[in-house]
Amino acid sequence: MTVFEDFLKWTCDNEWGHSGHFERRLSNGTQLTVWDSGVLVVEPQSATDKDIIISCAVHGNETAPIEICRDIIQDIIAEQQPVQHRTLFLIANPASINVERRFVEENMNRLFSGAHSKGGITNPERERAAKLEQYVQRFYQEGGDSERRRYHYDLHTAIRDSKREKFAVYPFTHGKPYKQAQLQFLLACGVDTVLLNRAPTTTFSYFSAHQFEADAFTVELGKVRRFGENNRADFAAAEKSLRQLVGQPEPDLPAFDPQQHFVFAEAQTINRQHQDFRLNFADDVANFTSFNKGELLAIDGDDKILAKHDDEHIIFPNADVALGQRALLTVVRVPTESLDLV
Ligand SMILES: O=C(O)CCC(=O)N[C@@H](CCC(=O)O)C(=O)O
Ligand SMILES: [Zn+2]
Repeated sequence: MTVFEDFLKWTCDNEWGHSGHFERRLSNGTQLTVWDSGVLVVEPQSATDKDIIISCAVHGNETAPIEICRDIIQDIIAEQQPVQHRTLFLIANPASINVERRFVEENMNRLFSGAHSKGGITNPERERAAKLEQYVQRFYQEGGDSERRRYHYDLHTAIRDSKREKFAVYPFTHGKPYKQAQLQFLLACGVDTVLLNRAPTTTFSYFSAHQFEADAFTVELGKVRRFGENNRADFAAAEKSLRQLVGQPEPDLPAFDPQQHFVFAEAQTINRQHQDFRLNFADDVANFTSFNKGELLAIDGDDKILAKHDDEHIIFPNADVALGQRALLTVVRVPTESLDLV
């Protein structure tokens, strides 16, 4: 199996990394460079002002984004997919793909912005997260010093059903305005719902947003399913828009209409503090189910976690997280018009 024959397969065959350096120039002038397993840089003959990162498999069982990236990559190699802008593809955690689990030892999406080196713990996921940070830094820096437009779409699927099927997490901007064109691009991807984080996190998208001023998002495209069980039609808008992002000067965007976007602001982030943590609703309760002020959401040791607002929606409930990690996010709807947009 050569690296360019089946990039995903080669990546999974070298699950914690590969020190080789592989290059190929396509007949259309596109340069392919492999920095590591799962790390592919594609560069068009003529540079533009955009640097794009598309990542998948930060969680190995979230297979639809992996299938999308696999197909875009193979089409680039086969010269079936044009490349207009420098793009870095990252298949973040191949070992977790191989075991068909969210992670092997530790949730990689809690290890960025240096969290991989805190707490005196070493494991392969921490080492890989540190390397991914370096690849992101190298990619953006090699783009050049002049004003560049940087993007990072970190593609995921959610564990639970969701009343709003596709949604993106907009990492904390530290007061900087939100980008209207990003809401439009997400909508073109079929993502009409955006959650605004109110504080820093140790996610991959926050790392790129905060360290490199990238327009970066965690994008939830649907529900976790095994390879081959995804209905690719459900992901067609996202795949088409990502292909346009890479392959066209500008992707096709719908006209901006605030009514078409559903924006939610973080209300509570509930981190599990005790071993005896339990959610006060069933495992099949979907993301975006709403609770009213005073309703019991969870019990953490002796602490009762209550909804603080009417119509407070639950996101990513998971009682099985490690101590100290997020077991539940809650959000409340805010008018799109209330956003500071540029
Ligand atoms: O469905 C779930 O419970 C988790 C889906 C998932 O992996 N979500 C990301 C969100 C990251 C963010 O908040 O930006 C995660 O939990 O890492
Ligand atoms: Zn995920």
